[in-house]
Amino acid sequence: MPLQLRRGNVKPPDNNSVEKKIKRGNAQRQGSWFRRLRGWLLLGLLLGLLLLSAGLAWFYSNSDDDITEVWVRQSHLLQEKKFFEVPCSEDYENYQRYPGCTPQKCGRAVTDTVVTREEAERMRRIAERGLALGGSDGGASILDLHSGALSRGQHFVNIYRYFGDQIKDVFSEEDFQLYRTMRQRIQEAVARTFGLDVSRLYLTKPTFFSRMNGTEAKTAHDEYWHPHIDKVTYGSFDYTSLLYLSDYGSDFGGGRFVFMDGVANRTVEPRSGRVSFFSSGSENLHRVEKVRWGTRFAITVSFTCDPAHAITDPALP
Ligand SMILES: O=C(O)CCC(=O)C(=O)O
Ligand SMILES: [Fe+2]
Repeated sequence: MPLQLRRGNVKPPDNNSVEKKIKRGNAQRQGSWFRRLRGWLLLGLLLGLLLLSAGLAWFYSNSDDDITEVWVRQSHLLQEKKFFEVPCSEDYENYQRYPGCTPQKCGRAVTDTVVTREEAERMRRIAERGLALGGSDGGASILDLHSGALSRGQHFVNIYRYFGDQIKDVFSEEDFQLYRTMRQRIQEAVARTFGLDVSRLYLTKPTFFSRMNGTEAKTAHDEYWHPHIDKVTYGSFDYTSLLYLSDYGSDFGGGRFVFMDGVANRTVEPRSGRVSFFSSGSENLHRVEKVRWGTRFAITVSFTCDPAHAITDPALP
């Protein structure tokens, strides 16, 4: 009886081998689960890395390649001056000291209460009228009401010589009066903030309107975005002030002012009527971001402690 014979040949399964089979089955199942889980994990990891690198690429392409903290936003109208003190650099030791003026307290301040938006608008119209007489072929044009220097093409002309008496059709006595009023108020704010004797602080050159846009630079004068120290660039400056005449985000994009503090940069977003001022030494290394779109207007009004570098207020010839 083959069947019986066969049956006789087959060993009845003992409990141990069943257990072993179950265990082996379980182990195989667990193994395939583990492999599948590992596959999913690897896929997730790859996707995560892909997303992370895409995010980082986006961040860096939009963040002007540095870690930047917005110190003062355009949308935030400051009710009170913001001041950030930084230790003075040694730069001032290479110059004669003028008591009551030479920086002993250094730092930067931003205020929205020294100049009104209406006054800033009037200042911008002066800049627009003057700069319409010339303008750089590249992205940065200046008009210096004191010296008369105006960007034109790839050079500068002197508006007072170039246009002679006709310049009185462009600028009025009120325009110069407004400049003087703005300069006086800013000078008082600088003196108050840094604890100076206002009469020992003098306007210095250059003092100029700037107009920046996204046009490609044609000469070195158009390259306004390089990090720099005003005391090195302009020599006579001890305190720099900037009065902004247009709004970041609505008149132009890019073009924010950046204090470069090493670990983190601190940014000022221009706002029409906003005054930013700071001691001019290397404690305030800074740069302006490239303007991406629109037009940015500002005026630089700076002060020296050295009477030999003092200039008078701009005036019609
Ligand atoms: O326009 C600005 O915000 C700053 C310009 C500047 O740094 C300069 O003219 O030295
Ligand atoms: Fe500067």
